[in-house]
Amino acid sequence: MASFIEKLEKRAYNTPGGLLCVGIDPHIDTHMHTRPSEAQQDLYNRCVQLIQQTHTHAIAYKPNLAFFMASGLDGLSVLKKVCDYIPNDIPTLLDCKCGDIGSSSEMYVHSYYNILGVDGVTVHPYMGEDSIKPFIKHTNKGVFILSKTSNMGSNMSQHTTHAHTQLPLYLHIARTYKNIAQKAIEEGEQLACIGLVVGATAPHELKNVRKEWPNVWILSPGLGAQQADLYSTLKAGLREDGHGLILPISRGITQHQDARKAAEEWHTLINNTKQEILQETCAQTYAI
Ligand SMILES: O=c1ccn([C@@H]2O[C@H](COP(=O)(O)O)[C@@H](O)[C@H]2O)c(=O)[nH]1
Repeated sequence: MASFIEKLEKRAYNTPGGLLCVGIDPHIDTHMHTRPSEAQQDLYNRCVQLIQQTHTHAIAYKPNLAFFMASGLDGLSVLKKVCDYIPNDIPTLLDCKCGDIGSSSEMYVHSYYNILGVDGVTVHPYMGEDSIKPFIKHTNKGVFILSKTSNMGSNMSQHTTHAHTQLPLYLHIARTYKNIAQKAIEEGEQLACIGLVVGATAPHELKNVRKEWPNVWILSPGLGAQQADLYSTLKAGLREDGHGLILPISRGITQHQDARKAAEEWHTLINNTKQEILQETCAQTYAI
């Protein structure tokens, strides 16, 4: 079976534009009292419809665990069915932001990798390397570590200066995991594809992270409902080869009247903006 990175690269390189990730965040009315079986079917139908309407343009799907847990045990069973429904050649990245002491992380690994069968996860770095090791030792998976999140409050913790490196924490995290990935390559050790989460709402930090780790895959949420600027995101985060970014959009697609049209519009906008930036870069190179 293809690994996370094999699936991602194939999708990203073969889809024109190749950056759009569709977020599967089914907003439910938690006060609505429908019969559980109906609610479960409704949740499933909504997700399936979204996948049917967007799969041509998606390089990955990103379901967020919270939106399924909000429907209790039924929601978790829908999540499993939705993960199974996602076409096998499109990687599924579960947004669960987990990480715990090693033995507990192993249980998350089992739940997400073996039971749900997702290709990748998001993890938080605050409990240190040993909390992330259980996730990254699975070589066929993708593990996206929170570096700089898209919310306003991220400034409070993620910009504090690290005592040893004197770097802002988000950059210290990027450097730490770059070193881990590079050391593994040098020592011939196989690891998962390690990526970073850097919000599209933070182009300055995105640029710094890209400079720090030129070839890393970055998951960059914030376009659409969070109003990040697409041009600044691409300018700051694209790799030299025009790839390396995964742009998840949830509400910007699902809250549109027509999800198919919204995905198409985002896809075109992303593709056009990317071409514009690549041409600018090319012109600058030849002008030197
Ligand atoms: O820094 C982060 C990390 C994760 N997210 C998640 O991405 C989606 C964004 O949803 P939109 O509707 O496109 O705003 C959602 O699941 C967040 O929990 C993030 O926004 N920022």
